[in-house]
Amino acid sequence: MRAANVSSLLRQLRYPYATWQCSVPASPYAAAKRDLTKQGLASLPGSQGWERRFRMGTSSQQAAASASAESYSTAEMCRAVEAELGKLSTAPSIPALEPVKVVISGPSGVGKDAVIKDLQAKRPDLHFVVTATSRPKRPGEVEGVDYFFVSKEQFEEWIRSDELLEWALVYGEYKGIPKTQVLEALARGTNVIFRLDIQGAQTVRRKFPDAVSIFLVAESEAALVKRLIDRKTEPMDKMITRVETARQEMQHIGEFDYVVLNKDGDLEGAVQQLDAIITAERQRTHRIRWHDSAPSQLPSRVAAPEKLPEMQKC
Ligand SMILES: Nc1ncnc2c1ncn2[C@@H]1O[C@H](COP(=O)(O)OP(=O)(O)OP(=O)(O)O)[C@@H](O)[C@H]1O
Repeated sequence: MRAANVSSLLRQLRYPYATWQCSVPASPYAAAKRDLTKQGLASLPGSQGWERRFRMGTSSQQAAASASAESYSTAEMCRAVEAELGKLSTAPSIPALEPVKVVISGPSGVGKDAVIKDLQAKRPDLHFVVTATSRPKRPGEVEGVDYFFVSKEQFEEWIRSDELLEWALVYGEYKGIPKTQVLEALARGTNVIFRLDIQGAQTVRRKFPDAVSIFLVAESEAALVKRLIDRKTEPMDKMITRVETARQEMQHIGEFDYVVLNKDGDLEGAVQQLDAIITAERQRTHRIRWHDSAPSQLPSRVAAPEKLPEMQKC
């Protein structure tokens, strides 16, 4: 009986869903009082307080909300809303999100490996796509973690059997991405991060047009060269080639979605920027997998996609 009265009263006062959050539209005192009296609710606990507060100058919105909160439980209020609007859906507002594909590129020595290593420690939700390379292992590098170190013959066999998402011959050594790990990670719904040179980034963006591409830079060419020298991994002739290539690569910044500065001594700052970009990109509405919901559960303001997005085959 009481629930029916509550429902009826709330309907007359046109309370929206979040009445207890004080978002009730203004309602003139006289009309509200008349409604209460008509419903025989003027003497219900709470309605007196509501009236007193109204007279003391509290806005009708606050007073009505306060009266509701004092008199009726959340469950009762929900039932009132359902009586007006039909059953409230408990389906998740965001059914699932498409994984993000992040491409990190930038000149040799800028710090791609360094930022990705720290980013991985910060974000276990990222699958770092391990590149295969025919170059020799550097001190401290771990097979299957930093790279897959394979012979030139093995690499050429992969190229022949089309097992690579992209590959290139860089500074006389093969570099490329075995397809399987990427497709498996995406199928699991895991975000993936690629570390690629300009050419590789172009290929991956062509294959995954929704990939988010980030170009990493040092504060200057001089800072970049100093980093390369301090790394002590390249003889002088190879280093000069890398710096020449870096000059050409800098011409491609405009092809990328974001540019991040990896400032000397502030690796953490660059990692934080990357983290923020990935977090924001993950929440883009076009990543919502509406096809995981029944059409009746779609929010009314969002039209169901005419064609469901499909994972692009490589
Ligand atoms: N913010 C930074 N400040 C100082 N040194 C840095 C910074 N970021 C990276 N480094 C150092 O610079 C050197 C180059 O970094 P890293 O090897 O990660 O570059 P890379 O872009 O992966 O290079 P490559 O493409 O040649 O593999 C490393 O010795 C690394 O420790």
